[in-house]
Amino acid sequence: MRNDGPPPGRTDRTMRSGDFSAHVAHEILVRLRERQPRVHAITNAVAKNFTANMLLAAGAVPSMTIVADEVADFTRRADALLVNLGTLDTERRAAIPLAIAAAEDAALPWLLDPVFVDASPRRLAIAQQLLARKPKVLRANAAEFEALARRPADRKGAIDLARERGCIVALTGPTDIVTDGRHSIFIANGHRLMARVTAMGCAATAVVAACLAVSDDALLATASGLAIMGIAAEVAGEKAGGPGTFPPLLLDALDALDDAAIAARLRCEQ
Ligand SMILES: Nc1ncnc2c1ncn2[C@@H]1O[C@H](COP(=O)(O)OP(=O)(O)OP(=O)(O)O)[C@@H](O)[C@H]1O
Ligand SMILES: Cc1ncsc1CCO
Ligand SMILES: [Mg+2]
Repeated sequence: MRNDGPPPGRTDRTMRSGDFSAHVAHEILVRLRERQPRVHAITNAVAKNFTANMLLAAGAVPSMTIVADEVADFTRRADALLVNLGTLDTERRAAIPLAIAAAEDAALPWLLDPVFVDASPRRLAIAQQLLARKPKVLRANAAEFEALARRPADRKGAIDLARERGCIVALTGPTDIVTDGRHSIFIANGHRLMARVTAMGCAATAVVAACLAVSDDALLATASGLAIMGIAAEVAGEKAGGPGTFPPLLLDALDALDDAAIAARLRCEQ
């Protein structure tokens, strides 16, 4: 059961973009645990289970159905929608526009994770159409960013795309760039093992979706989600024997993450 209390997100006006800090990330994590927002995740078959467990470890409540005659209902009762293109089969292709329409109707934030748009012209065309529908956040790795944005995956490219598209751009890698086109935040947290197992980016976008569900400030929410993910990964990486033990340790670390760890470990510039 979800806690009683104020509905998630869209009421808080106390945070301003440009003020990212460990305190902000911790406050959003506390809100996640208190409010337990629902995240409807249309994600790929590879990332599905791990993403659901990462959402639970963050404090959110996942749902993942992709069936055409249910996906709008699931989206309407959620607090944020994730659209991930990783395994873009016919069922997901049908579900995605229905879910986005429901999110628009319900004024929910939705996020686009354009997995492998660099690999297929058809997928790239679909991602371009989805980007034109104005997701609140675009989260991509460098190759996906370059294919979608048709420019180098660097600070200037991310800022220019965010300005042109009116969304938050989160360009991830060893250092994450988060920008709304005016303010930019650079997060250096994370662990090399994140690049040695699949679905870390997919899960990161899902954690950002949960943060967006409890904050009006999409820039700070996105930075918070990526910082929380990166810091939990550092804690997990220090204990992991390799890529096999890393994912469950990351779930444990995210579940146990506290203000002391965030304050001690956050590495960001803005
Ligand atoms: N070498 C690295 N060192 C530290 N953190 C990293 C490294 N590579 C990626 N990360 C972190 O891993 C997360 C996922 O980013 P990445 O860009 O690798 O996603 P991705 O390529 O979309 O992943 P996937 O498609 O497998 O889900 C981000 O939080 C990022 O900061
Ligand atoms: C490996 C893989 N293939 C399609 S989606 C996915 C998960 C990483 O994005
Ligand atoms: Mg990815």
